[in-house]
Amino acid sequence: MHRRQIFQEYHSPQQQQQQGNPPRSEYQVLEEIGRGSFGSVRKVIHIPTKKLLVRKDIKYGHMNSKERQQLIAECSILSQLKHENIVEFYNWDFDEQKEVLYLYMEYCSRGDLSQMIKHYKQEHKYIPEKIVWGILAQLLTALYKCHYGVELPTLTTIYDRMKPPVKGKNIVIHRDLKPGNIFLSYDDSDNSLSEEIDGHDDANNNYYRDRRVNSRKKGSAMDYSQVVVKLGDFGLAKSLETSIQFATTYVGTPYYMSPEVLMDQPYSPLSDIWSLGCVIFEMCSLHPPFQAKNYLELQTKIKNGKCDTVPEYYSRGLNAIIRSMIDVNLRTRPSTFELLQDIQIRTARKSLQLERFERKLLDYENELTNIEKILEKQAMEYERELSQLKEQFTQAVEERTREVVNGKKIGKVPDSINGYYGKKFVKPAYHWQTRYR
Ligand SMILES: Nc1ncnc2c1ncn2[C@@H]1O[C@H](COP(=O)(O)OP(=O)(O)OP(=O)(O)O)[C@@H](O)[C@H]1O
Repeated sequence: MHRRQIFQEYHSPQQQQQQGNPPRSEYQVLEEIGRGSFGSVRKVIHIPTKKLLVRKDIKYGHMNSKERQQLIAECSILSQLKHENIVEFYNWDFDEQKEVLYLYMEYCSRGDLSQMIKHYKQEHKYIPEKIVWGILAQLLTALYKCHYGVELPTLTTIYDRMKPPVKGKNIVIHRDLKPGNIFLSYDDSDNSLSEEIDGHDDANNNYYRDRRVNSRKKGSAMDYSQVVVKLGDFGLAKSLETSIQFATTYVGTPYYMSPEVLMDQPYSPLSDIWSLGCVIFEMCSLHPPFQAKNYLELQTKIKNGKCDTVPEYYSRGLNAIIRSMIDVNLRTRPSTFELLQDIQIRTARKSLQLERFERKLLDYENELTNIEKILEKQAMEYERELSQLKEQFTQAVEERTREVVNGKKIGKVPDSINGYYGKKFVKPAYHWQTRYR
């Protein structure tokens, strides 16, 4: 098959439209925010929904048909991988002439974990342990979805017994878990930047959203205490190559690569666990667990699996869980499910659930305050109108009384009186004066 045909045959733009996929014209392209090894990343606005997204451009000109097919297969897996801790994949499209594939994804406005680590390093501070547990718990729930293809049940109490998962159909191994691929965001409401398009939308909603976001930024330029982490960059391009090629052609330093992958064994979900251990280690120590002057030295260190403990600032429990993940022995390295059994992970998950619930309550409270303001305004207008009519009525009665007293012939009933009787007064459901009775 001719190279160019691959994308066309998979989904023509017409088919995409029939399936509800919007054409490229529905996106307003904004500035470039970065460049990766396979192309650029730009901010875009999905005009109909006013959502701020990113568009990742992947040049496919050099790929053979097998690689292109794999890329498409990967896109379709990612489009089904919906989870609050996974960067959402919205759509894909391609430009046949430029031979570029466009991937539309959720925009994560707060940078990535590597920037967060850098921030703490510059400030000469450790990342608070609660934040580390929170991020570990979020990443494990994301990996659970990837490794088992099913959603992790929410916890009722921290003592809930978890049933071993029945593996679903679409099992995904990340293969390139590193701080730069773990994005930070607050929550979905961050990305509905309607004001970027038309300057103003719903002033009240924006006001409350900003108030909530600002309340999280209180005290410092960047408050990481309530960030939501999103696993991104699912080795899209890496799936195009075999693990052997990957090991030799890997562009960055493979600080987070597991020993088995370095020894050309296939990737497994446990390879992601090794990398996760390295990432969490780096969050605590502010440097990766294995460092070396050259690739060979690094390879030897990783294969031996010997690294320092994390600073004493952190609890033994955290150190132990990190060490359990950085285990050369695949038989003793814990799975995502096993890690999620840990009581501290359960506590962190429960605490995240409660924080999310609190955020929702705050949203609800804001919404109610908004409604209350509207009703108060309505009630005041009603009061004003009523008192105007009463005044007109009193004046008319007084006028008529004077006319009768003066022996004048009574004329027509003034319009204001008809208006008063004819008007239907619908009392508002809510009245500010009666609220505190
Ligand atoms: N969903 C996203 N939201 C916000 N920024 C993003 C998003 N995806 C990528 N970026 C940013 O775009 C830049 C390029 O990202 P990209 O993933 O293409 O390359 P990379 O991870 O830097 O390198 P590589 O291609 O080797 O993985 C990075 O600075 C990254 O932080």
